[in-house]
Amino acid sequence: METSQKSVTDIRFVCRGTFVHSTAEEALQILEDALLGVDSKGKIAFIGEGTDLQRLSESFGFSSCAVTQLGQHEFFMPGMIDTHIHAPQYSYTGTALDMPLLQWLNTYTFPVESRFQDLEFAKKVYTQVVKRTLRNGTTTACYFATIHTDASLLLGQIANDFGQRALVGKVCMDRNDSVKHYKESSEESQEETCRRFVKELLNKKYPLVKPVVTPRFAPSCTEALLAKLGEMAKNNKLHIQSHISENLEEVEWVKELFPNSESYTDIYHKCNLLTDKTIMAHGCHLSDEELVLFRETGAALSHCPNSNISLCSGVLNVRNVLNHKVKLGLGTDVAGGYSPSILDAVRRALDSSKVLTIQDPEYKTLSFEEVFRLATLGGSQALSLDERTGNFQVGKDFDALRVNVAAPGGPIDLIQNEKPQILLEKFLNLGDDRNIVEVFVAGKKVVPFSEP
Ligand SMILES: Nc1nc2[nH]cnc2c(=O)[nH]1
Ligand SMILES: [Zn+2]
Repeated sequence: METSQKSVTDIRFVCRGTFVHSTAEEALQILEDALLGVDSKGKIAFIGEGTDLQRLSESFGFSSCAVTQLGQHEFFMPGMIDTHIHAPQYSYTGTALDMPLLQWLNTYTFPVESRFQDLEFAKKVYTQVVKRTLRNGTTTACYFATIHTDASLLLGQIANDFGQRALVGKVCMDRNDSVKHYKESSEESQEETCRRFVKELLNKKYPLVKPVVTPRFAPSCTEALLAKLGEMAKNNKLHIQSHISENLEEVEWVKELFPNSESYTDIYHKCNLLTDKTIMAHGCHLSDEELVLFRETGAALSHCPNSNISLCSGVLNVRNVLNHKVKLGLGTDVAGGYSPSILDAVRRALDSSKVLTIQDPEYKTLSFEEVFRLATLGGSQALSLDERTGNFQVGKDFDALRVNVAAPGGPIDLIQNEKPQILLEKFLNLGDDRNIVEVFVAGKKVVPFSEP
């Protein structure tokens, strides 16, 4: 049993039943008839065996009648982590998937993002995306907003109001934007607006929302802007996010735009943008040397398989990334990826891995347990938030989903007395938000939504 030293009056609630999570050693650890206590700060105070109820209730000072007992087909799993999602693009998710990346950006993305100067429109879309992702079990989201500072701050406020853990980035870009009006109205430079965004968001002191320095990707930024953003992130120990090596046309373009750099990764590295708080989306076409640079700097990748397939960008060799010991999480990449659910990302990651096995039978297909780890603990490591979230280790925040695999009216039929491992596998492959009956972030129930 694991406990932390807590005073006897500190327990907010206790649950008993099956808990499934990942650790560094085990992609899937199943704790049957376990007892987990959450303290008044929303942290996991203890996790032990159900049969230890008497002793635990005495040492932690809670009443054994106040324990919530999970049903036979229920389990708790860690909240899922979306390491890469574009909040404004939620407005057209599920459409516009008929072009490759660079044409897609110019035709659909930039015109839509330019509308986020309008705060009413931003409020509507950002409320929808936060609610939709929370309902789908995303307890932590790493968001791109748009270049608009006020609307990006609004996204931070909405995530805070609904209780979602979030990294929020005001997008920075100072060249190659095809839509001329996709610019902020003020005279401030992109570096200045980023600095103001970071300062104002930090001033709000939201407990679960942090800013992330967000150069869109190398083709949208001059080297001078990349260098200034890298310096700002370094001086203030900020998170960084961007895109890298998503499609081959983009990689070729980057070579033309940065003729003096050894590789795409080298550009970011030279500008101090590869740190242990960096997450780069995609990386489908990175070389082994570039993966080594990721490993050495502690930078992470976000695997966005729905987007990679939908925009015909490429197939990430996840096994190779893991063999290089590069931190890796899953991302939806809405709206390049059409689904806002990390459950979908789990399925597409498994499918993509099987496609690689079809092409090369020697390729070791990912197991559902490994992908479960990517969706939870892997994501927290990729975002450098693993001291706070990602699994049920004592001392971490209780970010969790209460899953009922047999939820009435839900998509899953159970035939016999399925064991927890099978229940999890069925949920990952067949489940949806109807099975996610409660969502907790930092010990607070955030789904079902409380009435305003
Ligand atoms: N998928 C995706 N790739 C990008 N690269 C630069 N911007 C974007 C974006 O919005 N979506
Ligand atoms: Zn993206």
